Amino acid sequence: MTATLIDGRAVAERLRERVAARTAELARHGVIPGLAVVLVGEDPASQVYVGSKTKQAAAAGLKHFDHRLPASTGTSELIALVEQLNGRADVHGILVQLPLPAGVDSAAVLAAIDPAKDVDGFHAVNAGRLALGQDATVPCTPLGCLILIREVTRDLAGKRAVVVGRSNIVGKPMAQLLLQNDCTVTIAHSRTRDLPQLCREAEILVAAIGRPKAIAGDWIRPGAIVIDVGINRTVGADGKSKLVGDVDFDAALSHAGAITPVPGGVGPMTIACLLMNTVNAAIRSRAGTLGPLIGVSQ
Ligand SMILES: Nc1nc(=O)c2c([nH]1)NC[C@@H]1CN(c3ccc(C(=O)N[C@@H](CCC(=O)O)C(=O)O)cc3)C=[N+]21
Repeated sequence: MTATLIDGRAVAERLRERVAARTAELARHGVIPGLAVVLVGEDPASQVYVGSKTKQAAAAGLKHFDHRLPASTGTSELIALVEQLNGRADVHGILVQLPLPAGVDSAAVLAAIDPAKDVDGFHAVNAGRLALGQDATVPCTPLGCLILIREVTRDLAGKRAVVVGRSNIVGKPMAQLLLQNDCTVTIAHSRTRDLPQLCREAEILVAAIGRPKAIAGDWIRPGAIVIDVGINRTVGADGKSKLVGDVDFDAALSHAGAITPVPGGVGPMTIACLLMNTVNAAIRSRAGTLGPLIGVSQ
């Protein structure tokens, strides 16, 4: 048996088309969703991601505002920029690219973002609303993972899900989303005892560890849906730089029912969900006058 590939690029493209269509409708009401992206320092991977975000935002008809600042920028300067962006009517979403340089108080910068403009869903207000089952902006990566899972099955109720990784940006919100969809959810992490055996129970396995090929093929329950959030840059046998996930993909193919590749899986969904969150923030900013939000289930 060989697993079905879940094509994140294709699913992301369809989501971006819905984002573009909704953006065109908003434009007819005089509202152009605007995304401000703040990038501090010269980290090459961050520059690539931010480049993709602004390019795709423009392609979908959104406005984007780039703020590229030197690595020496301090916490108070960043908070002042965030506050200025909070006050701008043409900015509906603010994204501060992580990680910030070592000396910066990242938590303080993220806390300064107006929760209504927090399109990453990292603010305590959004994390709290998600945990309470209230209307919240959901972090882009777990939201993208949920959409990919729903591409495989809409029948999530009662399924055993294991999320490996307990970060605030992926693991915890992913577990909340699966719980909201009636899965039986376990969050595993570096201190979990007998992780291989726990993973073997998972009908849905989400790997968000950040370690290349940490999940072996025989940890995967036959037929499981495997979502690989890891994006690890390694050097291949040919000496070239290569992206690999947290799952040993080749080994997993003969166990999983469906699996996301890296690249071309979760990564593109993260950016598409960022655009969706920005358009939804613009719709919410004119409470009730611009019609429905973009949902995950269309
Ligand atoms: N405030 C904040 N929000 C984020 O959402 C955020 C962040 N900071 N910091 C960094 C991580 C990482 N991230 C990715 C987005 C797209 C791809 C992506 O499109 N990946 C492509 C490949 C890209 C490549 O070739 O390098 C793929 O997987 O197919 C990957 C990673 C967003 N992040």
